Amino acid sequence: MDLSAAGKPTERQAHVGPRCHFGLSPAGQVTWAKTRSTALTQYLVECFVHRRYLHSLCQSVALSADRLSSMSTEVKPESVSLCPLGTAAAPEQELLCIFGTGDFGRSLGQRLLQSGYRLVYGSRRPHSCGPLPQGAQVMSHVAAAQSASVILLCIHREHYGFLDKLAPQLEGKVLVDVSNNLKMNLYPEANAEYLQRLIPGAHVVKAFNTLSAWALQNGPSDANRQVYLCGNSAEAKQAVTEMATKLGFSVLDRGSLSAARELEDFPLQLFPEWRLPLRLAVGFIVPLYLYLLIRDIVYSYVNQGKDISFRLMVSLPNTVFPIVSLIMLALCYLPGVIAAFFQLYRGTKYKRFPDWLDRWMLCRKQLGLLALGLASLHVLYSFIIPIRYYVRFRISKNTISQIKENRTSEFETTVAWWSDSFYAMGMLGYGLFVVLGITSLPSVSNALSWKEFSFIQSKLGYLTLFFCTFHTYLYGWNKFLRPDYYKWYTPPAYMLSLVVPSVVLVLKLLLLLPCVDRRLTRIHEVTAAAADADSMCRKSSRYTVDNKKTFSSLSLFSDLSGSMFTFPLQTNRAHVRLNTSRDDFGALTVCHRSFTDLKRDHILFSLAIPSNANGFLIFWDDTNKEMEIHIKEKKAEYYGLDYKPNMWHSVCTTWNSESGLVQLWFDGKPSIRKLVTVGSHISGRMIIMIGQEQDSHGGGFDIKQSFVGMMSDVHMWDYVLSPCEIQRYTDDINYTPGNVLNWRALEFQIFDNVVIEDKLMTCH
Ligand SMILES: NC(=O)C1=CN([C@@H]2O[C@H](COP(=O)(O)OP(=O)(O)OC[C@H]3O[C@@H](n4cnc5c(N)ncnc54)[C@H](OP(=O)(O)O)[C@@H]3O)[C@@H](O)[C@H]2O)C=CC1
Ligand SMILES: [Cu+2]
Repeated sequence: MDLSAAGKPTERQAHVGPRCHFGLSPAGQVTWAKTRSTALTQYLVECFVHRRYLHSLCQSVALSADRLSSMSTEVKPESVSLCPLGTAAAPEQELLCIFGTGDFGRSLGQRLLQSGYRLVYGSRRPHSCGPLPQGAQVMSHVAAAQSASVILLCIHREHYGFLDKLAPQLEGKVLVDVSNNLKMNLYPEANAEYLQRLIPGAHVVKAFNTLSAWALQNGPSDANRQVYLCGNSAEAKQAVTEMATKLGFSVLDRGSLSAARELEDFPLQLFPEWRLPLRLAVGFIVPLYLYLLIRDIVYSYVNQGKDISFRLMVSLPNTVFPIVSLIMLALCYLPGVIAAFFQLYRGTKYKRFPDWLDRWMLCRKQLGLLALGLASLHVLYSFIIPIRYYVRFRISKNTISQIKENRTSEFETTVAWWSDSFYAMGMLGYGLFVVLGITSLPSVSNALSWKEFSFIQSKLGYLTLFFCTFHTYLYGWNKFLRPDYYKWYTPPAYMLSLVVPSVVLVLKLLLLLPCVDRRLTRIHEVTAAAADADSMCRKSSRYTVDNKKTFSSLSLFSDLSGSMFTFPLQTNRAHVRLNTSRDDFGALTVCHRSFTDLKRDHILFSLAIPSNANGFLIFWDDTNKEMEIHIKEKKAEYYGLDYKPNMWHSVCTTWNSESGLVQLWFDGKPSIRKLVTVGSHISGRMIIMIGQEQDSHGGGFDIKQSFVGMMSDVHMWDYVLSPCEIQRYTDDINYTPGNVLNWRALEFQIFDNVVIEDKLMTCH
């Protein structure tokens, strides 16, 4: 890929090939540099010593390829402008181009200038466009496109049409698409994909669209600091990542351009996870309020002729809020209990729950936080009770009448007990509720181990529910059986609120019965689960469990950096399922590291689709000493690999349906490219696993093809990784993690005897 400035295509092209070679075998380059610049030499030597700089070197060379090309003839200290060492000469600012001088273009331009970039605008009216940030130049689109290698398109998608005329100038450039639409699904394809189709020769990156012009103007401290990006070219994404980082944003790579639609939908969504809980809250509050209105206010008016409508303001809300809060808190725990009964009934934890239960589980956090909000309102409303006019009036009236009638009332210990217990339960319940709310915030929950998190959310959660329910029972303690409380034969509202929490608590008690609990524990304890939970908890700082997913499909979601799966036994059961929601691939790269001493055929990676068990397979054929890559019906065989036992091997396999070519990178060394399946995608529901080879979709295991040994760093991308990226993966230095399977955020299920362990096997 060529990221250099336009104008010298042939010279630039000459640098495309050696660019990475330049980074990865620095010795020769050091001599080259010595003759030219001491600063550069020092940089290269440093880079060689600290191999982690190789990546940045690669990038800096990529970005200043144009400048480097001229360096081969003369010394230009500024060509090391991106060098991380302070010893380099004053950096030359990089030139960027923005198309469109509208709101977003101007705001983004301002930030880029503030961050030290040089800027040129491309406009339809270069001489008459509005005020632009100071220091920026403005030119015609053609001239501006020629001057920079990264072009940010700050124009609406509807106007992209004119770009096809600029195709020659945009060839090989990075085009950053920032556009959003007014509505979801307005166009059949995402804006960024449309742009890529218009200019196939450019490298389109979708980025910045989730920021607003306003946020950009207000600086990073006020802005939403996250920039999401996606694109098909790793180098182009790297260039945009560096730019966004320089602007003060943190960057999240969402994968290939096919994720653009998702990014474009982001700004159009209004609190998607909150929708159901909010609807529920409103759905409870409104009818309950009406119910109370009729039972209290209308009833008094009709039966006793009293106007107590003032109660609409404080008394009624202060009854509705705690009731709805308690019901919603109980609804957070009900799905967990239902799920446990499902598992008891089915006798396994590996079957999926019905969709409605999954959806319900996924919004528990929002349900809980809304319930906490309503409980907090109840606390606030209760604080003002003593200062209410109505209450003060009642107290003084009572006192005066006692004086007048010369009456005294006796102190009743039972009433004192009741009232203190009632308040104590309420306060304890609320206190724990706040703890639950705080620990559900990502920043807090990330700092907790899985055990701590589940202790708080489960054990303390049930305790909270118990306190709050008991608080409500105490509220009604002597009113349950008094007929005058059943106005118009309707039960008081607080009684309605007790139904769901009581059911949840009773069901939970049933689950705690020793015989039921034992059975449930057995279901949960399927072999390795205990071992892996334990080993992962020891690395608690890194181990986070997405509790939604764990509780629903009971798959784990974890950062496995520094860990490996150990397959300790030869069986036809042990395997790890790697989950992805993707169901269509036109290209892919799979990288993994394995360690084994098997002297027979064995599987390394198995992806099956319903129509083909060998959808994508990496298999060692020991008889012929060859690595086989199967893609649907076809296979490619690779001979002459140095596949030694008892050592780690890094294997990357790339395939692209357009060319149909497959390539194997064994320990960083490329194979020849071989033709397999052309034109047809791998599509359908994917079942991906390591440890066993699938002869049918999700099954058909053969013990003689199973894997015994260790497996680590499994990543999968939906595009062909560049040689540079593969080299970085092999060296384990700063590579882009997989966007389909990511070892650092892997969703997986362990079956049978597989253990998660620390990868470190030698002592340093
Ligand atoms: N505003 C915001 O907060 C955000 C905007 N975006 C995206 O940024 C892009 C720009 O938005 P914004 O700046 O608000 O829009 P504006 O309408 O303010 O500006 C759009 C610019 O596009 C250029 N333009 C207009 N018509 C044409 C045409 N027919 N052919 C070529 N160029 C044209 C014009 O620049 P000139 O006259 O110089 O040619 C114009 O200033 C949009 O895609 C939007 O979705 C994304 C996130 C937030
Ligand atoms: Cu209360």
